[in-house]
Order: sequence, then structure tokens, then C-alpha cells
Amino acid sequence: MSHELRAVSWTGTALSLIDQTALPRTLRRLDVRDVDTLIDAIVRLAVRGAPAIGAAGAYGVALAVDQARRENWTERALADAVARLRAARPTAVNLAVCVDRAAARIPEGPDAVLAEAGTIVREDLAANRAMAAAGADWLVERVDAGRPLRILTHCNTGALATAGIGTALGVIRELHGRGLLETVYVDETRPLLQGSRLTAWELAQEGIPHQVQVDAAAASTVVGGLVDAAIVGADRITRNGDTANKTGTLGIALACAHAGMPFVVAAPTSTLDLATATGASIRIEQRGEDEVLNPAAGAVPDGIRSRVHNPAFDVTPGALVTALVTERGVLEVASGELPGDHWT
Ligand SMILES: CSC[C@H]1O[C@H](OP(=O)(O)O)[C@H](O)[C@@H]1O
Repeated sequence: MSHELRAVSWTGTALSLIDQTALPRTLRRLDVRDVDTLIDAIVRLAVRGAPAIGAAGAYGVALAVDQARRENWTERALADAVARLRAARPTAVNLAVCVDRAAARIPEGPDAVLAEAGTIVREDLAANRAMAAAGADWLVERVDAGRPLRILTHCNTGALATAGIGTALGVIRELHGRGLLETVYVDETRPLLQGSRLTAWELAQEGIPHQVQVDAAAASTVVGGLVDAAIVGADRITRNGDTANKTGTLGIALACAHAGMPFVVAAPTSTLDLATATGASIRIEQRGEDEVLNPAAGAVPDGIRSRVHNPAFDVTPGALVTALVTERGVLEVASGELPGDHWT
């Protein structure tokens, strides 16, 4: 993938990010040179997606080390900056894990920290490719439709959310490349519209047939048999296969269970949190009112104050996950193949 379409890349002196808040209207990059600017970019989803914020977090440690040198920080100040970066968004396990990996290299010097971040990117690139192939193989065999497939997806799990071609969207790209994709139903994914703004943009760039739908249509699309399977990404997967992903995912999984349709999660093993037994322990990021009650949309007349419930993620029980596609293989979680039994 060329530099200008990589969500996260290192220029040699700065962390270069596609500003995803500007897409699809404007493709612009942010050159980030300090930790607080990166934290702000992560919090406002200028950079987003579990693997992408993991990679950005790792490079963010390199920025912190360089800032500490330039601004004569104490070791405590450096540790505090790394801790704030690690906590920028709580649900995606990749951020904490990748920041920890990079921070562990600090004693070896700035080049070692950068090397670790580069390794994280290369691992994700390879994982994306492996998941794309494994996921497409599994879907074609399982659905056995004898025709190109119709797939539903939620949020954005593509090049904008990873270091490579994506997780769930990587599988979709692979199906398309094999001539085995009829169409993709893309949930708009309120309130920040990662589906209609980002997934639709990625698919349109490559001429991949798709149709955007409101999130509320997802259940009837599934139960009505308009698709053959649903495939989504993940932000954190616990030992028993419970999966935190963008709000709305649970509803799709329930609809798939009712319809007897495969519900597939595609995620690299870097998204596994095997230290956590079940999804009940996953901290769900709660986001602001303004994202939901968007005055520009005319949602709420001036002067009327409503409270807002804006969880950024929900948790799908492993029992509803037909298949978990990773770079290390496909687990049929609903059939009892649990991540904690297969990997450490
Ligand atoms: C492969 S990205 C995984 C995950 O991240 C997205 O969340 P956000 O847009 O808030 O960063 C969404 O849950 C994707 O499925």
C-alpha cells in the first residue's frame, strides 16, 4: 500500500497520519511530532481502528523519547507521557499492548523503540494478508453458495484501521479479488459514520460493489436473507471468545444467530486479551453527547437538553461467534473452539 494511503506511517522525523475525521471529502495527512498531539488525534478518531492505534501508539513512544531529549524531561515525566498515551482509548487492547512493547525498548535507546514500532507494523501487514486468505477460504467453504457472496459489514476495518489491507475488509477484498463477491452491505455506523464515510470510501476507491445502509436496517438485511454472512472486526477478544467491537455489532450477531447465518469476526491475535476471562470485564469507552445529539443534523432543537448514552463499543458473546479468523487460523468459537484453549 502506497504511503499516501497508509493510515499510519513514520517519515523519519514524524508520525504521519491520515486525518480520518476529514474523509471522505478531504484526504489530508497530519504530521505528528509530540505525544499530546497524538493523544488528541487518537481521542478524536483522526487515527482509529484497533491495529492502527496500536501502531500509532508504538510510534508515539518514540515521539515521547525524542521530546524527553529535546525538552529535558525527567524519567518520571517520560513515564507519565507514555501512560497517558497508553490510556488514550481504553477498549482496544492493541493500544496498551503496542505502547508496552515499544516502552520496554526505551532503555536500549530511540532506535530500538522505532525498530519495535516497525516490527509491529510488519506483523500487522502479514497478519492482514493471512486473515484475508483464511477468512475467504472459510466463508467460501462454509456458505457454499455456488455463486459470489453477499456480505454485511459494520464500521471500518480496512486499510484505515490497520497497517495493511484490513481485517474484515481484508477478507472482503480477497473475496472480490477472487471474483467471489457480489456485494457488500455497509452499515453507516452511527454516530461517527465509519461505515458510510470510511468503508464506503475504501470500497469505492477499488470499485468493489457495495451499498450503504442505516444501522437499523442490518437486522432485516440479515433475517431477510439479503446477505450470506456478516463479517466484522474487533477491538478486544477475551479468552472465551467474547468480542468487543463497534456498537451495533451485538445486534448483527443476534440477527445472524436467529437467521442461522455465519457471524464472523476477523482480528489479528494482537487483539486477543487472553488475560481476561470474559467480556464482562472489558471496559467500554463512553463517548460525548455531541457525537449523538448533532445540532447540524437538527436532532435536537436549541434549548432542549437531553441526556445521551454513547457507548463506543458493545460485547458479543463468544457463543454467537461462528468463526474467529486470525492469522494463526480460524476458530469456530460458537462450537467451543475458544481462543484461551488454543493460544497463550
Ligand atoms: C480492525 S479495526 C477494529 C475496530 O475498531 C473500530 O473502532 P473505532 O472506529 O472506534 O476505532 C471498530 O470497532 C472496528 O471494528
